[in-house]
Amino acid sequence: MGTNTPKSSKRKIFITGVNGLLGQKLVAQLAERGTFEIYGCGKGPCRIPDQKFDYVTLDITEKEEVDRVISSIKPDIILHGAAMTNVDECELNQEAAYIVNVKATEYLLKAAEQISSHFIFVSTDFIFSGEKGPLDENAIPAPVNYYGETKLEAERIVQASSTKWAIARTVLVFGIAHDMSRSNIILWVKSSLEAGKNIQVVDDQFRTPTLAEDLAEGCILIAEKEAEGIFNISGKDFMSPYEMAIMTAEYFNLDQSLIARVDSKIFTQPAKRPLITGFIIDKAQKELGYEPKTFRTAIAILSKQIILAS
Ligand SMILES: NC(=O)C1=CN([C@@H]2O[C@H](COP(=O)(O)OP(=O)(O)OC[C@H]3O[C@@H](n4cnc5c(N)ncnc54)[C@H](OP(=O)(O)O)[C@@H]3O)[C@@H](O)[C@H]2O)C=CC1
Ligand SMILES: Cc1cn([C@H]2C[C@H](O)[C@@H](COP(=O)(O)OP(=O)(O)O[C@H]3O[C@@H](C)C(=O)[C@@H](O)[C@H]3O)O2)c(=O)[nH]c1=O
Repeated sequence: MGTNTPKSSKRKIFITGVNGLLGQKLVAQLAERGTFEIYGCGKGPCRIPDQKFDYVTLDITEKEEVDRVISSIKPDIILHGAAMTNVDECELNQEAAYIVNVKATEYLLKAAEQISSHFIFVSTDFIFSGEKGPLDENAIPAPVNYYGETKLEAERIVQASSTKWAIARTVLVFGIAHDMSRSNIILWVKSSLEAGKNIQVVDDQFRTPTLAEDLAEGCILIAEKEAEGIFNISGKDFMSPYEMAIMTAEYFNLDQSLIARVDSKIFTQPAKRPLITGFIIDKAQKELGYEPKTFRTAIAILSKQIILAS
């Protein structure tokens, strides 16, 4: 077990999915700030070295286990980032996607209602159709893949809840963490070009790519300010994956001629992706004081972390 000692009168925060990209940033940044007593859970053993929080092995799809853990810890805040996040896997295994992304959210929320916790749910731009963007918090959702459908249904359950709730929506998160279960676009472009591989990158999708540390910061601001409602927490640069790939190649001085500019219609991924998303973050900037890095600064931060990790 990690240490929160000495036990204090600090409010308790319970993070789900701590072994994931966002989860690892959350527990690291929370430990740095010292605002809360930190508890975190994951399906299997903790995969984070120098753990500075209390870790609980918890499969959030087990309702009785969720009730037991939450009623014993009694967190003031539950920050729920755990999910099945492989979009194609969600399309192909919809039952698993529903159980993890919808039912587990319901179990955590019911447990939160029993102790009046503040419930903060991490959601996605993939609840939108991709017809236009960037979008503010009032945009009408219309998902085009099953992952998006599960996250939207989970949002609806949260919004109908009797306990205090907030939803942090984000877009195309990138960063580096220990033992990652999936890669992300910057690392994939960098490693492909370093290996001299030709890659095809779409220029007709648009996103506001988000550094994982910025997403964590936005979620922590919501927790610290006990904010309620929906907040767009993403990067501020509206760009295509092709532009992201070119900027990555320029920054790391890699061969841009290996990047083929393609239309997303040529892709045959199992799950459709919304074409144009990206978020307007004015509300989070104004109400939370949220201020993300530019994409270029984020790459520079990532570059330093890669060097430190090597
Ligand atoms: N990555 C992105 O581009 C975006 C992500 N989001 C949302 O942000 C959140 C965090 O995403 P990200 O950090 O990338 O996700 P990751 O896939 O990196 O982490 C998800 C975590 O959830 C855990 N988890 C999955 N199923 C269970 C379960 N049954 N019980 C306990 N834990 C479980 C996983 O555990 P394990 O590690 O053991 O598999 C993993 O640690 C998600 O809610 C996602 O929908 C939104 C928009 C963009
Ligand atoms: C694999 C690949 C991706 N891309 C582009 C398409 C896409 O915009 C971007 C990322 O593609 P991926 O399929 O890897 O990632 P994808 O599954 O689209 O990422 C999604 O993850 C879930 C969790 C979310 O919530 C979404 O916000 C989004 O970030 O890179 C290419 O251009 N060429 C490629 O060969």
